[in-house]
Order: sequence, then structure tokens, then C-alpha cells
Amino acid sequence: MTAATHGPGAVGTRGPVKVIGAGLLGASLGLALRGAGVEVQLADASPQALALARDLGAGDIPDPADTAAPSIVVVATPPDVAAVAVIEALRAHPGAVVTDVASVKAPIEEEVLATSRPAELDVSRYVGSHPMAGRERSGAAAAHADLFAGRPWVIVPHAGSAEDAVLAVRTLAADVGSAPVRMGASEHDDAVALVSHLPQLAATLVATRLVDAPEEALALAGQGLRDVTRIAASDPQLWSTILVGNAAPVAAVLRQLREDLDQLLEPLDRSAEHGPDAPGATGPLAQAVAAGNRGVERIPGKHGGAPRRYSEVTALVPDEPGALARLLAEVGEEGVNLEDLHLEHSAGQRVGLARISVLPAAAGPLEKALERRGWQVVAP
Ligand SMILES: NC(=O)c1ccc[n+]([C@@H]2O[C@H](COP(=O)([O-])OP(=O)(O)OC[C@H]3O[C@@H](n4cnc5c(N)ncnc54)[C@H](O)[C@@H]3O)[C@@H](O)[C@H]2O)c1
Ligand SMILES: O=C(O)C(=O)C[C@]1(C(=O)O)C=C[C@@H](O)C=C1
Repeated sequence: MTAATHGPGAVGTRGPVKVIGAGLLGASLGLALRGAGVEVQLADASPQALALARDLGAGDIPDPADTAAPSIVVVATPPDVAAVAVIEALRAHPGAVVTDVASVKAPIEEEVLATSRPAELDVSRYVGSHPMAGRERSGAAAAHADLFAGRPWVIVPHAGSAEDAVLAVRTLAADVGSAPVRMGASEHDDAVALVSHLPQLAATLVATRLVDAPEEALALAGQGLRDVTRIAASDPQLWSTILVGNAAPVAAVLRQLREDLDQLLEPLDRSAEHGPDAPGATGPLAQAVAAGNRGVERIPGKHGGAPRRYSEVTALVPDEPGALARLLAEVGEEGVNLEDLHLEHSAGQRVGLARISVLPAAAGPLEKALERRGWQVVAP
């Protein structure tokens, strides 16, 4: 795995950084910045959330009477309260650059610019942003310092953002291992409707089909179902706020999906009625799957470069404490970089399947090495 930070001394961000909203995103940022030697001040509307983030090492809770002025304030609250928090931060910290990490950008930008009177508030210090990094769990307990490593971080200046403020947010993103990408707010919102909000809803809809499914069917679930439903476990409150914030672009991509669904139903209904050899049934289905092949090929590799295929090495892991940690440690001892990891548990089995993604050249030697070390390696 890639280290999130470059260690103390190699970062450009001048602290302290104040993080408002110490949940998954805020605490992960705090952990990454502190790992890089940057001072982090935490704030949260929930005293318990704040204490948890502090206890996990994401930052300090400064004494208001004795606090150094932050150079950057990062608002990591839910999107519906982000604009108000940005405005309050611009007022409370007149020397600071202020950014937010909310998943939608245009409504927040509009609210900040509309609410602010330029005479009393310097909105040139506000630059919206959005790290394309996260997970299906909320709160500081799910945070980790590597969250941003290798992921795009969208920098979304408004027309009046000062270039030195843009640079400060870019530097912050780069300091936690992200790749900064500059975009306008609407361009960003259209893009995430397709690459983030549509997948969330697709996963949600597929998982919803499981709610009343028979236990016997669920017991057969394999990696395919797990691959497409991981993010269906996301926080309903956060996601409903994201979706209403980006309603028009999300509705537009959902309508396209509905058209695709209707086109799939036609050959299926024909086959169901006239049998699998019915004229005009197989062709459209093959075309639909082939179109998906072309789409998936276009998803960039995890470091934002060209798509790159990894090879999978699959090992059986006994369901006992420490077994997975031992396997991963041994992969490291073999000098192999773990590109990704999926765990599969079969109902009623006392073993799990650990699917380890590695560079293709490393797969064969790793399989042999793991077998030598006593692991049972199975065909992927
Ligand atoms: N979860 C993801 O995968 C992800 C990824 C990228 C960006 N984001 C964005 O990051 C932001 C935070 O998401 P999260 O997943 O960390 O949520 P979270 O629920 O884990 O954390 C949000 C925190 O904000 C606090 N909070 C709420 N209102 C507040 C207020 N008015 N002032 C101060 N604190 C307040 C909450 O108590 C909570 O601790 C959201 O805007 C979200 O759209 C989330
Ligand atoms: O990996 C995940 O769990 C995510 O879904 C993270 C994800 C995404 O869609 O990529 C989700 C929402 C955020 O706004 C940014 C990142």
C-alpha cells in the first residue's frame, strides 16, 4: 500500500490546519496531516465525535483562549451545512484560506457567494474542493491516514478565488498524497453524478432486491454481488443530502440508465416468451455486455494513470485471530506490493478467501512463495 504522507519536513502546508467536522473525512485528513508533521486543530458540532477523533490521533482540541490562528480551514461537515460553516470560518479566521470537502460543489459555492457581502467578507480566500476518496462508513472510527493516497482531489475555485488560495488547497491535497485536479463547480457536479452518485444508487438498488430474498439464495452470494454492493452500506442521511444537492445531474444520468434498462428488457421478454433462440434476442444482450466492457476499460488505474490490470492471487485464510494479518505480513516479506485486497466469506465455512491483487509479473512467484510457506492457494 502507498504511504499517505511524505513524513515531517517534506510538506508544503503551513499549519495549523483547522478541520471542522471530525468524521470520516475530517479525521482521515487530520491523521494524514499529523503524520506529515502538520499541526491540526479539530472542531465538531458533536462533542463525542470530536473527542473520538482527538483520541484516535487526528488532531488537538485547542483551548479557544490560547490558539494559534489557522492558515487553512477545512470544512468536512455534511454538504447541507457546509456553506454556513465556510461563511463562519471566513469570518472567524480572517487570515485563513477556507475550503470544504463536500461531495457537491455548485450549491455550496452559490450559497457562500450569495450570503457573503464582499465588503464584509473576503470570499477570495474560499476555494471549494472534493477528495475523490472515501468509504461506505461514517465517523472518525472508520478514518485512516491513507484515505487520500493516490486519489484525485478536485480543486474547485470560483471566479473570485485568489490564486494563492488555490495553491494552498492544491498543496494541502498533494501533501496527503492526492492528485489535485482543477474543475469548475458545474463540471464537477456533472462528473460526480456519473462516476460517484450513479454507482451509489445502482449499488443501492441492487442491494434493495436482496431485502426480501430467500436465505437459500443469499447463501450462494459470491464476489460479483459483493463487488457491486459494497457502497450500498453507505450512510442514508449523508447520501440523501448529497443526492438532493446534485439533483438535476443525478436525475439526468438515472434517466439514461432507465433507457438502458428498457432496452435490456425487450430481448429478455422476447426470449422468455419465444425461447433462447428467438430472433433478435441474443444480439442486443451481447451488445449490452460489450458496451459495458468498453466502459469498464475506460476507468483509470488507481493512481489516475492508464487502466492497468492486476493479477489476483487467492489464498484460503482460516477463520482464526491473526491469520489475515500473518498472510499480509508474509506477502510483504516476499517483497510484493499489495495493490488491492478483497475478502470473501462463504456462509457456514470456517475459512475465508483473500483475493490479493498484485502486478502481473509478481503473481506467479507470490503463489509459489505462499504455497512454500504453507498457505493453500486456489485458482482465482
Ligand atoms: N464519505 C465519503 O466517502 C466522502 C468522500 C468525499 C467527500 N465526502 C464529503 O465529506 C463531508 C463529510 O463526510 P463524512 O463521510 O466525513 O461524514 P461523517 O458523518 O463521518 O462526518 C461529518 C462530521 O461533521 C460533524 N458535523 C455535522 N454538522 C456540523 C456542523 N454544523 N459543524 C461542525 N461539525 C458538524 C458531525 O458531527 C460529524 O462528526 C461531506 O460533505 C461529504 O459529502 C464524503
Ligand atoms: O469508495 C467509496 O466508498 C466511495 O464511494 C467514495 C466516493 C466515490 O464515489 O468515489 C464517494 C463519495 C465521495 O463524494 C467521494 C468518493
